[in-house]
Amino acid sequence: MIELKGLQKKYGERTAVEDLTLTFPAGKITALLGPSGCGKTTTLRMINRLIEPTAGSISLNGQNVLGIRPEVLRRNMGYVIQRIGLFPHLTIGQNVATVPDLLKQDRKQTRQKVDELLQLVGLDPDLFRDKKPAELSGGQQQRVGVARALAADPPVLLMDEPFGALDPIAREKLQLEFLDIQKRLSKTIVMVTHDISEAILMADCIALMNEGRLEQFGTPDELIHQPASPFVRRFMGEDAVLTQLAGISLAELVKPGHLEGAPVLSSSDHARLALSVMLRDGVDAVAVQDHSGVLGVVHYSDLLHLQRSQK
Ligand SMILES: Nc1ncnc2c1ncn2[C@@H]1O[C@H](COP(=O)(O)OP(=O)(O)OP(=O)(O)O)[C@@H](O)[C@H]1O
Repeated sequence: MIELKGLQKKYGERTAVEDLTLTFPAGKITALLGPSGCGKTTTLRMINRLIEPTAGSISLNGQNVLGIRPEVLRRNMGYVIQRIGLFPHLTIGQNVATVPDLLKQDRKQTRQKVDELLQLVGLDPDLFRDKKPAELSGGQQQRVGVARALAADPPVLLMDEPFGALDPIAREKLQLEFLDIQKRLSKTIVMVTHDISEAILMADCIALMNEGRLEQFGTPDELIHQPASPFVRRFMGEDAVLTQLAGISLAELVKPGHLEGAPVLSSSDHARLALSVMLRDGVDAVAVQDHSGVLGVVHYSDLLHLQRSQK
């Protein structure tokens, strides 16, 4: 868990972040959301000490981050940025192995780990391990960046517009795959985005910022249905149809039925995720299950009907 208390950053006279107090829960994805220039990136970079705060404190599991040497801190915090910045002269395998190699970890184990990570992010190790970054598409490079950030198995991942440079289709695909990875790894993730739709699809919690201050912290559902200020209502309303879907769980929509081979989602997942999965897989229904087994199906037409009735 990461705690910010009274965090402030000034650039000369200009205040970029002001009196920011909030907790990023362990094992969850929290989105730092807000309009351009509201202080998201500055906040993220203060967490791994790429930027030093002017005032306030940051703690990681109770330990003051400002008392940890930056190199040690960054080993515990993977960092993924837009346009990932792979080393062009190194192979993909060597790029992923950067941190384990720096730490002089066993070469054979590292090699095995690199292959596992490439597999995890959807790149066949035999095809990609020895390629150079320039031979990969933007989306593939972004996957390598995620693999590299995971290589030291850090408990925390900081991500700054990680999918921002991708076209909408590649972006949505990688978002969903990343959610699958997170289901298995349960990292504590802080993700900067200005995209409401990305935040409600991916985040367990959203910290909505405005002009350096926190406007509201809560689940996507809380921000949508209980906005704390007119700013929150306006900001979240910009993507109204999709935000509505994020507020409805599949448990509320599921109808009895069975569909062989349909993608399976949990009854606690929301309708926005179901829509993304249908678009990704080119199917018009998903199966829904809870801990007791398959409950039934939700069809694309159910989602369309919802959108119409809520306009
Ligand atoms: N090195 C710097 N020197 C001076 N001002 C800066 C510096 N870095 C950021 N700022 C200012 O601080 C404010 C917050 O910037 P920040 O990059 O954190 O915003 P952001 O919410 O991440 O924006 P975006 O979504 O556009 O990246 C902005 O007004 C920006 O102009």
